[in-house]
Amino acid sequence: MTNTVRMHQGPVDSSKVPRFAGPATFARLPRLDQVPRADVAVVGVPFDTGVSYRPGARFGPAAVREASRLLRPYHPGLDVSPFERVQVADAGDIAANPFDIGEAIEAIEAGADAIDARLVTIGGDHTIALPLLRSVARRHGPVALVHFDAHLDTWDTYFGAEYTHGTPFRRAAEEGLLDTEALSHVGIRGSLYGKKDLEEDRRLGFGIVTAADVLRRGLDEVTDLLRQRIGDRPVYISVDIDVLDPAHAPGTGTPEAGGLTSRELLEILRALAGCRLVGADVVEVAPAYDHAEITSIAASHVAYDLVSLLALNAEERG
Ligand SMILES: N=C(N)NCCCC(=O)O
Ligand SMILES: [Zn+2]
Ligand SMILES: [Zn+2]
Repeated sequence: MTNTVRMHQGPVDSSKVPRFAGPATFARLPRLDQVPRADVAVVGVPFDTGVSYRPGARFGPAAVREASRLLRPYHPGLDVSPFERVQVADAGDIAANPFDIGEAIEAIEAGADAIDARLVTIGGDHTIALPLLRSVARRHGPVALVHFDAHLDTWDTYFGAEYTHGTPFRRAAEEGLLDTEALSHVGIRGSLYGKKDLEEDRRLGFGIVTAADVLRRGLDEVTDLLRQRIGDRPVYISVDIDVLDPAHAPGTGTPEAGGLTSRELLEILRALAGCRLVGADVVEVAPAYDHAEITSIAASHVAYDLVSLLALNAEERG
């Protein structure tokens, strides 16, 4: 279903209503309850009870929406006007219990299931990727994964807890939500607990493109490799904003030196155009540590690229 006939309700026109006026929805788009239906929805998950270090990602969705006021409707890098091509709407926030991680995970899964659209989710800490992947796998079966992060997030437990922001992809692999032939981490760097972290990660099926690989091998080689690994499988993209260097994303809970630039991240995302993207998230934006909205601006642009990639794929939806 392409949308050559149907008109879609786009963002508020920033030449008629100043972009700094009114309450913030993502990119000034209509709310989901203001449109008959949507192809793509942006949803917030203000939850950070799964963090191992600095808290604050619960304020990520609001900060990313604020920073998204400046987004314009045409994406020149992908040559698409995503909000004309498909109906995109802001689905608000999923209410996740901040005092009970298990209950929060259930609410996030149910909240994602309840939205009949491809989702770009704004976190929230990385714990939320697990229930989001459960929801995606229910619709599409086990998915390929491109996981942008400084961290593996395939650790087993913290303080004996299984559901944390350092463990979502181990749990997802154990639950059979992932296609083990097509799993990539991008941007990995920094200290580990031991060499076995890498061995266990490899055993789960992941291939790693380190931050150093992006520099040394270059964007074209890296994106070729990622595309090859994805093939024509349905793919989920999870972007932990700490994949960026702290210079490009200081507002996050577990920052690591030596990361990607926002230009590199956006270029890699754009090179994934044409892949069968079925859902995505941007997580770990913690505005209390941010400066001049550096991190939330980067995250809003990442989310815009993910929405645009989904819009390019729209004809695949029934
Ligand atoms: N998912 C993020 N951002 N960080 C995981 C770090 C886990 C640790 O403290 O070792
Ligand atoms: Zn991380
Ligand atoms: Zn992470």
